[in-house]
Amino acid sequence: MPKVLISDKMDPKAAQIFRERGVEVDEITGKTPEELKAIIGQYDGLAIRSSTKVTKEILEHATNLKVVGRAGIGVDNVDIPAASAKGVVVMNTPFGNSITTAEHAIALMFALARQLPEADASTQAGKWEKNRFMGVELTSKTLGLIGAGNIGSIVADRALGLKMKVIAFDPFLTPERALEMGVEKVTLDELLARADFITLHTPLTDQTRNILSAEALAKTKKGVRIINCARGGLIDEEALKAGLDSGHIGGAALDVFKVEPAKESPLFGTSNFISTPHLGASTTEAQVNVAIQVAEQLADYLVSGGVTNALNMPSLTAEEAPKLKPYMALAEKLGSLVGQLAHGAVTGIAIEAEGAAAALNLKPITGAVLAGFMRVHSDTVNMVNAPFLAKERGLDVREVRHDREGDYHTLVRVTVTTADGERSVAGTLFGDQAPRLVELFGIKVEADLAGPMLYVVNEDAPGFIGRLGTTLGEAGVNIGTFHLGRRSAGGEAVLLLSVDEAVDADLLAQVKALPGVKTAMGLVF
Ligand SMILES: NC(=O)c1ccc[n+]([C@@H]2O[C@H](COP(=O)([O-])OP(=O)(O)OC[C@H]3O[C@@H](n4cnc5c(N)ncnc54)[C@H](O)[C@@H]3O)[C@@H](O)[C@H]2O)c1
Ligand SMILES: O=C(O)CC[C@@H](O)C(=O)O
Repeated sequence: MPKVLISDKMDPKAAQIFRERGVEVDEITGKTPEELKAIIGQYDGLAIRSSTKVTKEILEHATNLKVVGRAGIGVDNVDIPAASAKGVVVMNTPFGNSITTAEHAIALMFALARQLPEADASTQAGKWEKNRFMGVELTSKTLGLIGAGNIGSIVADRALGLKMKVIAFDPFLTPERALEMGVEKVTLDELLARADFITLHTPLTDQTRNILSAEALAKTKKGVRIINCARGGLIDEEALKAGLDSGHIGGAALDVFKVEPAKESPLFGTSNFISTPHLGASTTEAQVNVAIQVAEQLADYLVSGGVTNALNMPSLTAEEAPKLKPYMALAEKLGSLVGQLAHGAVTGIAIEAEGAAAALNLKPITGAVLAGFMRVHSDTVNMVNAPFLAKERGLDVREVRHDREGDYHTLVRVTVTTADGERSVAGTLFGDQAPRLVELFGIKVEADLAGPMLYVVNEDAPGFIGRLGTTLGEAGVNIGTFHLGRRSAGGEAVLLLSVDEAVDADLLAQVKALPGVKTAMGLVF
């Protein structure tokens, strides 16, 4: 039974779903990195929010870990390259808390417009300062969105409902989508110059870090009010403080900080500054949503191989997974076969699908081919890290679908490109389940690829099979299955034999010495 650790506070629905789906679950929150390192080795899955930092060091101790699930959107607390390199799938729940976070941004915008926290504190202190708090209306004001993805577009929708004008800076926003959202797409400088309110909704990346730098803040309209419910690090906090102190910035509301938990900040106590402790996603509804989603996604992956919302692997629905599983087994065997047989550096690998296979999601099939291919040289390769490693090695990976009718109802062909040219192997599924090799370097052959095997290329001549059988028999090697393919009678022949134990170097040398043998190799599947 797979075992999952919930290491951050999460709605109890998550644990309930794990148990219902046959996954053992421990809820142990508040561990230090050292404590987490000591226990993480027992778990197949890890469910987190933002407190647990899934670092390279933690991953090094996670010897059984297959999947990390973030109940939320931002995965900046997970070292994704390190997880990918270790073959650990990283998933998030991209939509479960979007409405809630957008509502928090809108709430902070209202709070800034009417100085609600300061007015509240003053009133409760018995001051009744009616003349001190003069607010602004939102109607007809311009809201500048930096980032118009899931949350940004919900904020835009709500702001339009408040009769605001919405302008957006997002390099990936198409004019069609901007039109559909009812926003005006602008450059960053234009947004800075025109917006009465600015709200940030981008991830923290090298491009967005300090997007509101001192220089950018200097370009804003006097009196601008700024809201950040996305990620700390998007705003230069010192420059923000200077802008508030000088009065150029009319107000700022931060839910997120460069360093969290933010127990101290030069901004604390500044007039017209509001802060919340990363509460964007903290509503009952959002927390139930993300807990359910993360538990379902992790359970799907651990129980049936379904992949949803993975950041380092193609998606595979729980319905697709059983259909694709035999293909992935076939693909892995074909990848392994070309990996073991290819001579010299492979520069490209093409995955072709024909018949029923052409209608499938090819990404997992490609992942399995690459995993089989690269596992020949490394034990730690799997479907998750294989595409990443292939890219790192500069391997040109291509996927091709054919709608032509072939000899088989379904076929997967793998072709590698080396300095000597291209070489292909192809396989099918018998009864839609059993992987079977049907073509090897242009020669038709029908073989299971399982366990230790012997591969021999020889000149087709009478008596050869007898001599080979005798050689193996004298060495005490039992033949399980025997598959033969010929280019033409008397031409080149290929033999694939499954043997009960791997053929050692001495025996291989004897096979190579048999008359007519061109190549002989031991293979393992
Ligand atoms: N405060 C919270 O509790 C809370 C809750 C949920 C999400 N978040 C954060 O909110 C942010 C947005 O989440 P989302 O779900 O809308 O993400 P999303 O991926 O749907 O949208 C992000 C948008 O940012 C845009 N973008 C990327 N680079 C950009 C750049 N250089 N300049 C301008 N735009 C750029 C993208 O094109 C995309 O449209 C994330 O950082 C997420 O972690 C915070
Ligand atoms: O889990 C949380 O409370 C914060 C979540 C939020 O930052 C996110 O990126 O989804």
